[in-house]
Amino acid sequence: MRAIAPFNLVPPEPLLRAQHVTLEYASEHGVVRATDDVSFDVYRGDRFVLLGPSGCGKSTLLKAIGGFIAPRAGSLHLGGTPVTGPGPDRIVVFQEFDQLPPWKTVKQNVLFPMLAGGVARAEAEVRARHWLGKVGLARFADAYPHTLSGGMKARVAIARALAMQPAVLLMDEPFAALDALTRRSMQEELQALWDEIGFTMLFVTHSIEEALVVGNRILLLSPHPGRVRAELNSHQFSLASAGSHEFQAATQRIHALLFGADADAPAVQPQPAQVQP
Ligand SMILES: Nc1ncnc2c1ncn2[C@@H]1O[C@H](COP(=O)(O)OP(=O)(O)OP(=O)(O)O)[C@@H](O)[C@H]1O
Repeated sequence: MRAIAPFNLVPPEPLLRAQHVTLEYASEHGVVRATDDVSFDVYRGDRFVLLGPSGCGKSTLLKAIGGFIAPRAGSLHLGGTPVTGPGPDRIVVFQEFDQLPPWKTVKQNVLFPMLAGGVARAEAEVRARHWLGKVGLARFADAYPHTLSGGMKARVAIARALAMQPAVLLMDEPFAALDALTRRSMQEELQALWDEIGFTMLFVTHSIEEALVVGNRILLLSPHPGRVRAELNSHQFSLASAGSHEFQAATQRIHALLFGADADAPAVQPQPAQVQP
């Protein structure tokens, strides 16, 4: 009789794998290196945050994962397949909510990428209704974007992205242009959606607090060009814990890793963001 192992000790395969990714732009002043030798793994259901100061290459990494630019060196794989161009398995939500064409209603905005991607109209209509309901905009299906608040436009962009059923949702500072209260409620709504659906998300921000609230894992990138500074677990934090001692301590620790005397030390391996009192 064959012996049966009591536990499955095989680690899960990452959904998204970045290996030694160096990204560059050719500009009139020469080559600009945006990221240097960046590696990380994102697992199914992760809320993975890229956190770093302005110009460290976060958006460029997202563009490369989106398939819009190719790495100068290194590789990106999604589900074991090399990323070679854009695809419906990776949808980006930007902070510019003017990404919603103003001549289309809310529902038409959600329908458009599905129809363009070959989803049958009946199926697209069902999905649009479903996701507009999920983000609380069922009543605004026939409204035009200019009649919506910033938060509502953000919710349309999220509904539109999730209706595409991407393998990974790429979010590039989606709430950065919102006022503080709306930003907070959007973080809450995103968390509630994730609790319910458990989608995989890659979220870019330069706000330490937002990273701790939104993410379960955080990759810290050094200033330009972005290199991996540290990887932290942050699943224990939420908006509810934002005022706590642990949250403040984690914020300070991350700040020190990004900007303090430690910032030039070798990269730090994954560990909890929580700091022992
Ligand atoms: N199209 C481009 N051509 C040349 N250089 C670029 C281009 N886009 C970005 N860069 C440069 O690449 C580097 C990384 O830019 P990127 O926008 O990815 O940073 P970021 O971390 O997302 O910054 P922010 O938080 O301000 O959005 C910066 O030095 C930037 O000036």
